[in-house]
Amino acid sequence: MNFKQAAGIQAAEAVASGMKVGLGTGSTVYYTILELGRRMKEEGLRFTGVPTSEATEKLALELGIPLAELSELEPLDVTIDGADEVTQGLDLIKGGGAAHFREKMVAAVSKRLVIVADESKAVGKLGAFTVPVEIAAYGWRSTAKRVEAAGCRAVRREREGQPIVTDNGNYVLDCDFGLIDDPGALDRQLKGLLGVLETGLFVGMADAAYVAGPEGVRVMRREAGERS
Ligand SMILES: O=C(CO)[C@H](O)[C@H](O)COP(=O)(O)O
Repeated sequence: MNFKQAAGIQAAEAVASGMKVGLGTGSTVYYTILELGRRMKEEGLRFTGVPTSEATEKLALELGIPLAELSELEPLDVTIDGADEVTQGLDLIKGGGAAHFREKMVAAVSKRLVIVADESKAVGKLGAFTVPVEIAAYGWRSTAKRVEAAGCRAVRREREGQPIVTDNGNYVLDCDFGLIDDPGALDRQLKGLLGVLETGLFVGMADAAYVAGPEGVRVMRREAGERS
């Protein structure tokens, strides 16, 4: 079993029958979703999911997981999702899969956000991974200039010379700010810029992280009352 699989499977313990569950996106939470599908079939687990991307929606439907729109189910009991970086204080960079806009919307209406990751994602300070920023396609070069003026080099995410288009029809800038001293302040600053729709900085949102490495799965938890 690889580390992503170990973290993903163990974190499925956060889901109990009757829950409303946000289903994240990526190659780690993929294993959580498979495990939830297995428990549905073999153990009679019953829950309803809210997917954070079209890819996750497709996987959940293949597994027979009942799904609903976010607005029909909120507040959700728990969301389980991956991350590109996670600090000891459970601040995150997300959006390596360009799904961070929906992921943040789903996490924001969840009573708990549980992160799954392998040890390579655990960092002392955010910022070695570039910050994904979802921006409107219209006038994207102007928006990129405003974002760069905030202190980074911003590169539009592309594949084979074509822009990556998010599930929401927008572009993503990958922004290199170097190591980030105050991710909350940076998130607020970026969100104030015309054309910026959402950032991959998740500050004060996560409640627990299942981080897997050679020693097994370590569960990091936010202290009670710490969530902002
Ligand atoms: O934020 C995300 C998608 O937008 C992912 O959760 C993040 O990129 C981690 O993915 P993986 O588990 O594949 O490493």
